[in-house]
Amino acid sequence: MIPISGMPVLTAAQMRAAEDSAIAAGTSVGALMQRAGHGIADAVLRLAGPHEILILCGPGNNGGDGYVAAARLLAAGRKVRVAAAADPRSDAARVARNGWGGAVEPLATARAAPVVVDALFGTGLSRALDAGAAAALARLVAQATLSIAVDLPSGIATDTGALLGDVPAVDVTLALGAVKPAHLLQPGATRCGAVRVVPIGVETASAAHVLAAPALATPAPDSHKFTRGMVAVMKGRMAGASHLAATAAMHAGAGYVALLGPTIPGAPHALVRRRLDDAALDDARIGAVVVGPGLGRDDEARALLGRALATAHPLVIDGDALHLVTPPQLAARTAPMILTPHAGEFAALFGAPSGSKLDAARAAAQASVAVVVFKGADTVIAAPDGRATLASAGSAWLSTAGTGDVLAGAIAAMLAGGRAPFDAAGAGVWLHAEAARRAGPAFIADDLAAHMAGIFA
Ligand SMILES: NC(=O)C1=CN([C@@H]2O[C@H](COP(=O)(O)OP(=O)(O)OC[C@H]3O[C@@H](n4cnc5c(N)ncnc54)[C@H](O)[C@@H]3O)[C@@H](O)[C@H]2O)[C@@H](O)CC1
Ligand SMILES: Nc1ncnc2c1ncn2[C@@H]1O[C@H](COP(=O)(O)OP(=O)(O)O)[C@@H](O)[C@H]1O
Ligand SMILES: [K+]
Repeated sequence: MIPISGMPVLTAAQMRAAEDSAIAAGTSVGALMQRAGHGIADAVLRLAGPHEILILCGPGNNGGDGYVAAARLLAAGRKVRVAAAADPRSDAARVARNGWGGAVEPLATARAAPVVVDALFGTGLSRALDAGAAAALARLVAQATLSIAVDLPSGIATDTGALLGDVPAVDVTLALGAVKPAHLLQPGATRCGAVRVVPIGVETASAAHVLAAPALATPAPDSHKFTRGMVAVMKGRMAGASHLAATAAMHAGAGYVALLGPTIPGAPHALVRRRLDDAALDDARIGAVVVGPGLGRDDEARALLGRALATAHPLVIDGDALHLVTPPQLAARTAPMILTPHAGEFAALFGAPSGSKLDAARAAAQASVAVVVFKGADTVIAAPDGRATLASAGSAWLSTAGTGDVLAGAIAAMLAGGRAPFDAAGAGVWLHAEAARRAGPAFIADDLAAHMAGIFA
């Protein structure tokens, strides 16, 4: 059982291709199923304690994995029962079923057990479970004290995280060979519980990965404020939003943060207030400009955005600015850009997303030739070259006004600090999520910046 941080993320087709390569190289489907089943059994042995285990087996290879696991758990001396609604349909699953050899209870009337293992459907699921199977699964998961899904909770679309019907949430999901998008994308992700990978000895390369903790640099002995990175925040109509972004940039490690626009009281004294005169953006030391938080959407806002776009500075474009630009306008710029839309801003800029959130973020990054941070409970970061990272579920307390402004500032600090845009976006998202985790319950956006500072310790 391996934690998922930094692991490759594969779609169902990519996983099948990876398995096919392993099979072409001489490993049989049966051998892969043995590895999967043994890996699951070993994980269940560690998680389940001495309690009775009920394994629900479907007709495909997911069910096959379940039969292999059942046989192994029985051999290990555990009390284990198996339930199924249909006979195995694949050769490998048939062999696995014969290897179990014990009784198979009808799924609909299966007696509950303290530990339930859902091996009904995995990446081959093509439609919702039939009503009887769905009801039995819901009943048995509800009555168990520990529920474990094999590869995916049955009823979730592997590539999108969509629920094909009612899917009960399990405690643990054992992803076989690699993480799949549904382990991270909502609403599927919330049904998975804690996700761990069970290796099956298959080579799994992907351009998509789970977001991992970045290496956070502390200042070098010879650092000065400008080597640590200068961030300029364009102040808009709602001053609070730009202040949040600026404060976050400071606590995320930027050496110099300037707020460009009319000064207002409040905010830290270390924040440099500058008038937005003709020369304000000419400073070659600026490593990143934040434009959009609290900008407004009127002509004045449009003019401010135009000034930012006209510079050769790297930009973090957030909030209202995402309503005022078009993808071709962005694609025409050559300096790096990071866009940080939530779902509403994403739709305004790129139209309604099609396919999975991962597909949508990638298409948007290509169209705008910018790094796109598609925010939400399942944040996806995509680069124009197809690389992507998916954040695992973070603190839902982030769903409060102003946290997006904080994120924009944190990303700008990472960008000004010298990271490449895709890495800067990932580091900012991670720092933001970790700050929220440390902040605990019911924090407000203002609290996050100080928690970011603590992470560098
Ligand atoms: N392909 C491989 O080499 C390996 C696959 N493994 C396992 O195999 C799984 C994928 O196996 P499969 O492709 O057989 O897929 P599944 O086991 O997910 O199920 C597919 C079967 O169920 C049927 N089906 C799909 N949706 C249904 C529904 N709603 N109601 C009733 N029947 C439905 C399909 O027609 C097919 O017969 C993975 O998730 C993983 O658990 C592992 O054994 C490791 C090796
Ligand atoms: N339920 C949630 N779980 C985890 N993170 C969330 C959740 N809801 C929102 N977030 C995060 O909080 C931030 C909200 O940003 P945004 O919607 O732009 O807010 P605002 O415009 O008020 O600053 C984003 O980073 C988003 O990913
Ligand atoms: K399953």
